[in-house]
Amino acid sequence: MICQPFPSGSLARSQPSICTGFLSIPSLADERSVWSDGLKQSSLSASISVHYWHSEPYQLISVKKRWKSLSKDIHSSGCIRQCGEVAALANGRSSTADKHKDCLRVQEISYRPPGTEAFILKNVTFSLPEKSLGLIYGRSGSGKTTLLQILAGLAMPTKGLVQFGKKGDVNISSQQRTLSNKVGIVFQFPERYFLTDSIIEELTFGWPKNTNDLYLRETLVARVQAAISAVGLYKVPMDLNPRALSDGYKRRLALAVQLVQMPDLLLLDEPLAGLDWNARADVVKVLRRLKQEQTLIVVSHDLKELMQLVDKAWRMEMGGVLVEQKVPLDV
Ligand SMILES: Nc1ncnc2c1ncn2[C@@H]1O[C@H](COP(=O)(O)OP(=O)(O)OP(=O)(O)O)[C@@H](O)[C@H]1O
Repeated sequence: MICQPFPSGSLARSQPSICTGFLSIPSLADERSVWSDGLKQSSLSASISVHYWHSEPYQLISVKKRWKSLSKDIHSSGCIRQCGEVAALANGRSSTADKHKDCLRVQEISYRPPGTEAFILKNVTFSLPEKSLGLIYGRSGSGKTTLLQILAGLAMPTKGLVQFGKKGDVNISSQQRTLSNKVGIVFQFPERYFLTDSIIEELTFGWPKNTNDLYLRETLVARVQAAISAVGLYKVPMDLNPRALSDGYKRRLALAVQLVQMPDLLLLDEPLAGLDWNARADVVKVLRRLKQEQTLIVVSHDLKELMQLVDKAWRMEMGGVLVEQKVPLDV
């Protein structure tokens, strides 16, 4: 996990319209009439009243990414467009196209950090179908995390393309913007970067506090509900401090924090690291369920535990060369 300071003038301070005021999201019991069909049928009983957190100069790159993509999303029609999809997710129905269509195509990505001579990644090429799980493994220092950062739009490849959905020309700068909107990333030990004192604040970090737009409110609540439902957090009180959760549930919450942004692709860096056997089994169970609705790329050394979920696998050789492996792996 890389920590970086915000550029001068934090995002929080530069967007006062987003971080002032209070957005009251209706509870299921109180305002059923405003809910879409999908939401009415949701089994979630959580009453969601969202308090927003006042901004400090945050220092984590993941925070910056969350803030950026949420605020952009909220101000764009994309948020509204996705409402039906979210409601479908909340209902447990499939919302996107069939499995087996490529979600992601990576073409000849090479990466040399600015100001250095050596390439960390060399001509990395692969694709991954929708709603499948791709596993990347390899020795420490081979370049796995660097590849995840490029896929998440956190670093710009020196050359090559990353594409979602249908084929088309994408230039590198628009590519980075697209990636940070479409991809969620759960870093190693994500619970270390929880920022707030309640689960609901963690999930709604950066959302507007004040809006009369009912449709937007519905959309945001639907997002929270779909994410909570997807990771099985619905029995946990939303005002609980995230740090009071068990280790396995902390990872669930970290997944939900990303799912709330409706990513097309979710990246996980060592999702089982540092967990006891019980929590590891718990996270594997959640990943199995998530895979039914979500495209996942997992970087992990825990091949045995994850193998039953893996659709495609690649080994990252030292020097940043990615080699596809036959699945199931011989572990
Ligand atoms: N900004 C950078 N400048 C120079 N070298 C870098 C930079 N970022 C990463 N590296 C180097 O690139 C190599 C790959 O790093 P990376 O973290 O991607 O490996 P990894 O396979 O994820 O390792 P691990 O499993 O230990 O996390 C390492 O040798 C690392 O020191």
